[in-house]
Amino acid sequence: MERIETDLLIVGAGSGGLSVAAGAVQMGTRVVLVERGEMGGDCLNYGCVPSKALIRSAKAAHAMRHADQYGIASVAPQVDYAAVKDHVKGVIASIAPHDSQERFEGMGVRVIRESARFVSGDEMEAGAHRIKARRIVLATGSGPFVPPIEGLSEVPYLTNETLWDLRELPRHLIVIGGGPIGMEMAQAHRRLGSEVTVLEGGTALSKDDPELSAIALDAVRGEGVRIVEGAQAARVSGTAGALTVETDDGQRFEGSHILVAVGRRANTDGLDLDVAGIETTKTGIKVDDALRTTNRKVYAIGDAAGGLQFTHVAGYHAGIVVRSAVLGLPAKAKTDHLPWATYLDPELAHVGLTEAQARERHGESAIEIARFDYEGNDRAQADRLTDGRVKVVIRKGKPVGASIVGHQAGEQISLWAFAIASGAKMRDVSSMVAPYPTYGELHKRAAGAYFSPKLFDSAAVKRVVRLVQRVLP
Ligand SMILES: Cc1cc2nc3c(=O)[nH]c(=O)nc-3n(C[C@H](O)[C@H](O)[C@H](O)COP(=O)(O)OP(=O)(O)OC[C@H]3O[C@@H](n4cnc5c(N)ncnc54)[C@H](O)[C@@H]3O)c2cc1C
Ligand SMILES: NC(=O)c1ccc[n+]([C@@H]2O[C@H](COP(=O)([O-])OP(=O)(O)OC[C@H]3O[C@@H](n4cnc5c(N)ncnc54)[C@H](O)[C@@H]3O)[C@@H](O)[C@H]2O)c1
Repeated sequence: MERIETDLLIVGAGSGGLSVAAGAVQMGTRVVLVERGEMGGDCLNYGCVPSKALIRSAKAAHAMRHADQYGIASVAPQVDYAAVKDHVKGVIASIAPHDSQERFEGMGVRVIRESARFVSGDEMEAGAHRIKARRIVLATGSGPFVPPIEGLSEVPYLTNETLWDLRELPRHLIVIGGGPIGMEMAQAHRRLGSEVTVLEGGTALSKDDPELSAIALDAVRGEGVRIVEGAQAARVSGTAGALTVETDDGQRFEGSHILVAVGRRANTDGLDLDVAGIETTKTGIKVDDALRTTNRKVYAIGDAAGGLQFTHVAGYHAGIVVRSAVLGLPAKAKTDHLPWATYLDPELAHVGLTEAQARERHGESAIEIARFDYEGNDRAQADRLTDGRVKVVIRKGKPVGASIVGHQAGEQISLWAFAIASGAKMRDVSSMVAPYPTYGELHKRAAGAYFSPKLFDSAAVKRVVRLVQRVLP
């Protein structure tokens, strides 16, 4: 057994762990990083990167089918699903060097490719190594939650970990779960040529503002994806290629493949958290707002901490931990300025409070709403991508939340993320000049929609203007 003493031990080389490692080592901390699987974690290997690469292929197929709207003959795309998967693997391979063991060792990080578990409050074992650390960061991520659906374990089913190895296009994909994973993969597979049915126990995309998610869901339905809400999968039967899912109200759905996308489970098994006095909650490792666990020397970040589960949130958490564990400065994780996007077409993005959350937190009358539809944006008209809306939730003249559905919503939401993070006012957004014709103008127009009734429907403004006009030379 090799004994190692270090300043910082990080478990998990995914989005969160790698960011902590890079920040800490470059500031002079001695860092040991333990990873039991692929460097890069879920995002690179089984999550964001492969899903967005697959969505890109699906977009190409969709564009070929609908080129006629731009005066170019539409064609039925010849989809080679195996080649699409090669493209997906190629994208992963092109990003992998950035997250690689070699790169991190080059920075001075000691990388150990083993599974880590606690042996005391400040020591972990990983293979033939016993590592004692002044601070430990658990960045162990999450895996697909596989629900106890009767018969599921007896049939072949896909998850976000196995989907990327499938080489034949599913004839009919049944997606269990209408969250972001389920909906992104449903639309992508429909565009690549599969028949697709989504079974959602509650409401699809329920974490987003329903006014905006309805627009995205209508578009996805319009492309032929069958989305059945209130359909809780209860039983599964059949054999490979001929599977049946029965819902708890007795409806039966037949398909060739099943994708299980009903949420995530934090990776805590095998860490022996109890040995180190670390408690868990229903969703992950229990942390305070400085991301410290119930063991003061141990932090938990990213998906393992059970809050918002996104790569950029893991990266944000990493910054908090570097500040606290490396620089010894106070640092608190907030959530009100953290955006997310779901990469449907049209995209759906959000930051801050939804309308319902804002009204509940601040009272009905304290909240104002401004909207601007893509139809009024000339670039969206030129692109014929007019299906969309910007909706801003405002309190005392400041944006406290924003949602966008439409082309590039994921890119566009950054403006509101910046506005909310920096405490900007609606006045600041309205004074911005965006180049014409761009989607960026949407935001100025949304801010304009907030001020228009105040300016144009006000008797006081009209009185002042009449007075000014009388005295102007
Ligand atoms: C299909 C899909 C699509 C997604 N798309 C997006 C997206 O578009 N945008 C976005 O922001 N987010 C997306 N996400 C979410 C994103 O992937 C996660 O939020 C992010 O990967 C979390 O980073 P992390 O560092 O917490 O965990 P991970 O990246 O999962 O890394 C954790 C690492 O810890 C390792 N590990 C676990 N236990 C141990 C142990 N005991 N010892 C050693 N190593 C261990 C694991 O092997 C893993 O490599 C998506 C997720 C999925 C599944
Ligand atoms: N674009 C992105 O950023 C992106 C993309 C994919 C995933 N993610 C991350 O991954 C997380 C997990 O995504 P997800 O879609 O797996 O989970 P989710 O929890 O967001 O959605 C799961 C859905 O499955 C439904 N469900 C649960 N049990 C069911 C059953 N038996 N039958 C039918 N429906 C059932 C739930 O009602 C819920 O709507 C997301 O919350 C997000 O943090 C992000």
